[in-house]
Amino acid sequence: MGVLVAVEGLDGAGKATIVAALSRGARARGARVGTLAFPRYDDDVHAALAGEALRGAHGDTGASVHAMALLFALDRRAAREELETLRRDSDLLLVDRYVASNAAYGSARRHETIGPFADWVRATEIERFGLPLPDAQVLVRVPPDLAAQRVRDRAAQQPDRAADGFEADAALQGRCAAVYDALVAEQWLSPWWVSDNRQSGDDALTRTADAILDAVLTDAFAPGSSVRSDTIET
Ligand SMILES: Nc1ncnc2c1ncn2[C@@H]1O[C@H](COP(=O)(O)OP(=O)(O)O)[C@@H](O)[C@H]1O
Ligand SMILES: Cc1cn([C@H]2C[C@H](O)[C@@H](COP(=O)(O)OP(=O)(O)O)O2)c(=O)[nH]c1=O
Repeated sequence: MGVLVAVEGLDGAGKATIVAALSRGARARGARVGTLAFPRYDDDVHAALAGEALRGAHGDTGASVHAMALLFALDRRAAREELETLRRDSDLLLVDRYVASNAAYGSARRHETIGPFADWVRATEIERFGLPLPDAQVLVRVPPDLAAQRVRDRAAQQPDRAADGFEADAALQGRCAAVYDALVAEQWLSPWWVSDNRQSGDDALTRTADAILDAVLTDAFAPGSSVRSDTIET
């Protein structure tokens, strides 16, 4: 049964980039690696609807914090079997965005830190939908203005990645960064590690991935070892 590690952070923080580096690094260490990314826009109707709502479709769906969060949550609910299969067939299952994304973005939209909305996400997704708790969560942390710059650069290179409603909202991204820090401080759902992804370049990326793998695999693979949370120095 593989270790389930969720990778979290702002839009443009570098989650997909770090998941790819983690996957390469873990395979180089001999681990079987599975990956999954939410929202599954191409594979699930709830995710597709959420993506369209982020770009203004479906009336006032996008304006409703709970409606958007339910669509993202139903996408994950529909992926339970896939999550189980991937986990069974791997040593490490990396998930790009998971339940904490709903807690972070929804709370930020409602101008809360950790409070009633995060509790509702936990009650809905973990307790009611039966989604597995992550073994560890990694916050890919960069200042919101750097994440926004990366979103703009990415959109310039890939026209199909033009900023959506959440990405274009700088104030929301700033509040979301604060909620992520609060989720880490509270160790919400599981142990968290924080990974600084301000530096650019392949060497920095490899060091970051190695530091995360050392932290996550060492603790997770050693039964009975004490689980700790740290800021990873890279
Ligand atoms: N450490 C880094 N230095 C420079 N650019 C980066 C770094 N990490 C990611 N990027 C670039 O920033 C953009 C956003 O990264 P991505 O991994 O797609 O973010 P996310 O999945 O968090 O939205 C991409 O164009 C990626 O190549
Ligand atoms: C998965 C997920 C995403 N989101 C938000 C974060 C992003 O701003 C937005 C879209 O997800 P994102 O991962 O950015 O998709 P893409 O980069 O392919 O457009 O949805 C939630 O609010 N809750 C969730 O559960």
